[in-house]
Amino acid sequence: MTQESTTAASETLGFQAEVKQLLHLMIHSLYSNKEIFLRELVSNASDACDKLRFEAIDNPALLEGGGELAIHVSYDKAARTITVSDNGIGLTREDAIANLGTIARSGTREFFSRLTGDQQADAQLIGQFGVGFYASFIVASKVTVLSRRAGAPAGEAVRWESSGDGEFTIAQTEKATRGTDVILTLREGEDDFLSGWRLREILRRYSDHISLPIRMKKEEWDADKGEQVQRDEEETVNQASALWTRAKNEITDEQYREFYKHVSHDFDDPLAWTHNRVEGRSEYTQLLYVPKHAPFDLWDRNGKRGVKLYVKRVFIMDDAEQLLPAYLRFVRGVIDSADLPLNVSREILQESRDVRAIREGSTKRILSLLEDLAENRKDDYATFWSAFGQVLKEGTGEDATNLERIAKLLRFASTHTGTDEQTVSLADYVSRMKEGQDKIYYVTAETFATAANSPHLEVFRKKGVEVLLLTDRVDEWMLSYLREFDGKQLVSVAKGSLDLGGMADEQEKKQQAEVAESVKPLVERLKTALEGRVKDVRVTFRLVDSPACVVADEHDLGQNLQRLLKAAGQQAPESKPILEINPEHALVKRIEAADEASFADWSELLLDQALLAEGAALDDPAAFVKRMNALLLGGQA
Ligand SMILES: Nc1ncnc2c1ncn2[C@@H]1O[C@H](COP(=O)(O)OP(=O)(O)OP(=O)(O)O)[C@@H](O)[C@H]1O
Repeated sequence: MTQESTTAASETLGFQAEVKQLLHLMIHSLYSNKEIFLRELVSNASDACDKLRFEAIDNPALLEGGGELAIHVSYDKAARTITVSDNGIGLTREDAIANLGTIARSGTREFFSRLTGDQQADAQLIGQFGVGFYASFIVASKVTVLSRRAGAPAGEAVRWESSGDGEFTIAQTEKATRGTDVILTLREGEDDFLSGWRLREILRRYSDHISLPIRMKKEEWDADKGEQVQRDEEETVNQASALWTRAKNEITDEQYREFYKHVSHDFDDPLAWTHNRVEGRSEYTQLLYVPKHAPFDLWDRNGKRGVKLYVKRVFIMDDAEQLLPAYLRFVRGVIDSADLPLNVSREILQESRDVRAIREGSTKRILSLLEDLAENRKDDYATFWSAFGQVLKEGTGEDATNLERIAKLLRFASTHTGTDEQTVSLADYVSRMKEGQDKIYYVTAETFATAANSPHLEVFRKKGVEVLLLTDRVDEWMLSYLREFDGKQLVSVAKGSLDLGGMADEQEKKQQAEVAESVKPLVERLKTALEGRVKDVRVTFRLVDSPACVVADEHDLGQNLQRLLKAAGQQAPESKPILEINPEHALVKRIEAADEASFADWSELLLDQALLAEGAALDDPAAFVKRMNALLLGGQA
């Protein structure tokens, strides 16, 4: 932030560069949704009251003698202003500078890197990022914030003001009451917001779920003046009861959606929700949502996760991550416990038995919700899977208790569909298994193309056996926990010797044994030529079009996993691959006929191309090219 001018009374500061950019984008791309500014201000006012109530648990003096927490919305036609006031926690001078002049949120960099310059696409992204306080500038040419932090004397209030054009001024001021007034001076042409009817309509639509009363002055028709006039008396314009405490049948879908936007700061509707009151050993209410898209900080270790925790309707904390396992970190919503103490801390949450019960119960609810989507709303499940499938896969390792349920929810790409879309469930796979097939086959690789074109798949294609194509980073990790499904072992096509079990007939087996015997001398020569680079050389019948492939020994790490570990900077026990050759292939026959002088080069070439096909980077690619060129030209390397 750059300091541009200072006087004793007021100071002018520059917005952080990102704020300027965000404001500019927002004003242009969210204009068609401009009334949401009110929702955002009311949402902040409600959060500020929640925070005060929480701090007052330990420090009742902050309440300054009591008084009801409430939000007031008013307008002044002559001055062309709208004011949203709360008597919540308030802002200090430092808070105002930090919160109203910068964006200090995880995921910010990711957000800016995804902006395209296309207004519609960017509007969507801004919505996902969360617009908050800055939405005021869509309709206001000037925004003034008067605020006094709870507990601070009246003379130590702060006045923040900006026209949204790059800088703001900040000054000390007097404010008789605790909390914050946000005063918007409307832009030209926005006067239709200066109407009690219009403001009430917006508040009912977007903010009815707010649990505090939202108050406005009553109005009545003045026949003499020929217009609505405001009276001194106020009325509450929302239901003012916490949404999650209401009976399900009294809540409309619209109200559920708006509440989601309030708790999640998402602009978009949620994909699905589950709302339950749990009674018994542990008592709590949960209203949990699955969003439509991933937040910007899904992969950020310091990113926000978790749900809001309330205890007996008192807000305790945002992002209470102990209430759900990490693999459900995309879930948003509220859990309101009747058992936890009001002074519960994050440390206590970690230990608490009540929290464990809540976590187990909430996990089950979310899994049921996802099962319902997968069964009855397949398109929505596909949306869910593409946003959060990779996160859900972490559950295979994290949640042994629910492993079976999680496994059923997984979706993969496979040779059956042949596309990179992850749509095949393990149950689908099992239902298509061949007569005599007793295993679920998969191949892992870094890209879809490498997986789909892997030489290991050739015999499976020939026999019409489906293979799952796994290319997400988390897959190798997942597979170390997900060892079987429905009593069938999951087996890598690139590990161990291939045993297609009951699928090869006797005659085929006999014939293969004869061929294997006949190439024994070649196998021995290859072993000698490639000594040190391979663990073994053997004949395979898994190949059709390729001359050779590499496989990992049964108990060694797969080549793909070795590469991933290496890329992540981890020590991986290095195990050499096994080279398998296709005795029927013309190139293998050509090598068999090679003279002693060129045999070593042919062998190296065969191994290197098998490694390349499998997605490996060669240790010495230049030598490979040189050798290949020499052989192409018919000479020696
Ligand atoms: N009425 C208010 N009283 C006290 N603090 C406020 C008030 N309005 C805003 N703030 C402070 O300013 C911060 C920024 O608000 P803003 O609405 O931009 O973001 P947010 O609410 O944190 O998230 P989002 O942008 O996703 O809505 C808030 O987190 C809060 O600390």
